[in-house]
Amino acid sequence: MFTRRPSIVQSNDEKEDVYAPEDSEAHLNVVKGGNKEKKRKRNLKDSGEVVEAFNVFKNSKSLKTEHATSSKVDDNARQRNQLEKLIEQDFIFRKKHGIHISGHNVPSPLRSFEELKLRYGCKSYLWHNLLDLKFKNPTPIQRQAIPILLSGRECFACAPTGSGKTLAFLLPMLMKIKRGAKDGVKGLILCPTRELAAQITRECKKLVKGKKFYIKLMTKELCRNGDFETLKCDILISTPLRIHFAVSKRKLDLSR
Ligand SMILES: Nc1ncnc2c1ncn2[C@@H]1O[C@H](COP(=O)(O)OP(=O)(O)OP(=O)(O)O)[C@@H](O)[C@H]1O
Repeated sequence: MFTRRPSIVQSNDEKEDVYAPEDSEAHLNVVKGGNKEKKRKRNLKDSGEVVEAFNVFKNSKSLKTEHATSSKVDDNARQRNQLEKLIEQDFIFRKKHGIHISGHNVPSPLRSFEELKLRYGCKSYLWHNLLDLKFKNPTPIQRQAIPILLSGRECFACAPTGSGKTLAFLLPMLMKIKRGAKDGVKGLILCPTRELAAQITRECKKLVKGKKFYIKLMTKELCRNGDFETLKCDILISTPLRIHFAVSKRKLDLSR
């Protein structure tokens, strides 16, 4: 009986001749030819060359690589789709809240204060203080400025009076600063007027209620006689001239 030679796997009409009857001349030729062919392949194998007939088989390794490549391509396409969807949603959301932005890859605006916890791991005391202040939703300036500042980027923001700008920069500052560490002033807020400095100090103290966060307003007294070496101060709020005075008199070191 004849068995199929490996080369028959190829869809080649010529190879079907192998099924000739056993007693025919053709059969003998085929047998002879088959032996020669076998010998040729053995020689090829010995010489290290690849036997042509076996190239049609795919080994499991190449199949795996192919599968991995195609799934990677799928993943990339899915990620690109998701990103495009997110960019579109952010665009619609900003338009709804009258937020105008410029710059590359601006982080998504906050949909709610809950996102502070979910996206940025906001500390629970800050979260509870926000709830105590009865702030239900972020204002437009807060929605966009907070994620930008939390992502470590610089932000130049502009919004009308009373729109919540103070919280927009205080919250990221409080979330990032490690309170209580004894290495000098960690946050500095410069205000154009003393009244504004006092107002920001009040807002800041409301937010850190119940925590040992040292918030200091640079008063005339503190500026002239304060000993900043021993003073516990996490965030210092001041007008530019008072800061300049304290630094020039070497009372305050802002180099750390
Ligand atoms: N998300 C919020 N929801 C409700 N009230 C808020 C919110 N954020 C801030 N406020 C309150 O709105 C008031 C005005 O906020 P804020 O003083 O921060 O505004 P501002 O834009 O800094 O104003 P100004 O330009 O006068 O400095 C404050 O009493 C503040 O507590």
